[in-house]
Amino acid sequence: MNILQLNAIQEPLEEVIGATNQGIRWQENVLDSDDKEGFVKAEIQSTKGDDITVKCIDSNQDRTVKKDDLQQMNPPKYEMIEDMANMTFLNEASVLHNLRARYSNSLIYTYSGLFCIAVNPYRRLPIYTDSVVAKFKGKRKTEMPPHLFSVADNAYQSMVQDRENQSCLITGESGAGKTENTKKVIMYFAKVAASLGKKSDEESAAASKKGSLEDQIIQANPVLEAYGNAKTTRNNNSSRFGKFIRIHFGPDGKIAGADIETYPALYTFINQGALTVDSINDTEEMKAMDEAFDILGFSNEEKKSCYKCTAAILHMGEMKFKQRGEQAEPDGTTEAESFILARVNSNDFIKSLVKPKIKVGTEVVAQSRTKDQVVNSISAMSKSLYDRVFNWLVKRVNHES
Ligand SMILES: Nc1ncnc2c1ncn2[C@@H]1O[C@H](COP(=O)(O)OP(=O)(O)OP(=O)(O)O)[C@@H](O)[C@H]1O
Repeated sequence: MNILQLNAIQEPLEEVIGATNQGIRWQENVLDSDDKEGFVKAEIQSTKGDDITVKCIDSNQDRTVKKDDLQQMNPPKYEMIEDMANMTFLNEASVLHNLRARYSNSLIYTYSGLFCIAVNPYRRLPIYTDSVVAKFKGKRKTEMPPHLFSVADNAYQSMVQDRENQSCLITGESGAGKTENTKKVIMYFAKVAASLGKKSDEESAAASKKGSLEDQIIQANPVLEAYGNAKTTRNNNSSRFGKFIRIHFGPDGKIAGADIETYPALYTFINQGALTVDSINDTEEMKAMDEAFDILGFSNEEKKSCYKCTAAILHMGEMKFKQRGEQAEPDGTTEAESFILARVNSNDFIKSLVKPKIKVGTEVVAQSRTKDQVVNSISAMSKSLYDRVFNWLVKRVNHES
């Protein structure tokens, strides 16, 4: 079973609604465009060539609009329809109206044929609990209201029955909820297809802090998010990498393992971004990540090395240099910790940055570097180190699960 989370760049929903404010309405009981509402209902009064006069139902105002600015409205029985592929008139206004009407009633999932559309609720809804999981288990799509669990369960049932690999593609704009929904799909499989677990595995897991296979699959997320996510203007916890998660099942339909492939992480020094984020408690997050490391079976030595590399990178971001003539020099505020943490001699490291030795023919000469060149070197080195830490984490997480 494959879960591919793509970080697609699309227009956010508000912008789509905004763009339609130019005047898209429905015919007959039409929705008229409106600055606040995007679409409002309007009734056709008269037609003159391409010009149509409509009465907006809520405001009781008449407006004359172009025929092309109107979109046909569905009969009332289609209000809050669960599968939009069944609409008589499948147009943009109807789709947005339906999604909004459902969203106002806390119904965040809606089908459109084979697709399941999720609108981010930005609050915790009680729709992912164990009892909800139990309700969806083994049920046909048409028996239950739209839900991600239904899509996951259908994929699972098809895999068990047809013995064929199945894939779920989770895509959307930044902040749409891809990461959250990916986690829910994994959680669903972890619950409905938990491995039976060999006794010896359970015993050895109990002896260390290492968790069960399902826990490890779930706990891979806090670790990868800690290193692969960052705050952006759109999302406080934005994944800076795409992921391809493969969950392996045994012949009995139970989870047998998982692995993850990631696409390049984007990275900027933390000191160039926001250091505190309202919705994030760093101490709690650090604790959760440390526990996840334990569940994944990382040794104390491995954890320590990982933290040391991270701290060294953070300190590198604090290093400052000044320019004297053509030559860069440390400006006295250079953080010694980065070298200590990375177990590198401080003087050698600074020298290799400001006056690196290069081979010219058979001779080795020291080359002067400007401040900008040194800053670029540090940036490149930190990115490369961070990338290696992240790739090591992914490899290590895969090794465990
Ligand atoms: N189903 C949901 N229930 C509750 N909150 C949600 C849900 N989906 C998303 N959110 C909230 O929205 C935030 C952004 O969602 P998420 O990180 O999943 O977006 P994303 O599509 O993965 O974004 P990016 O591409 O930037 O990584 C989450 O941190 C969470 O607060």
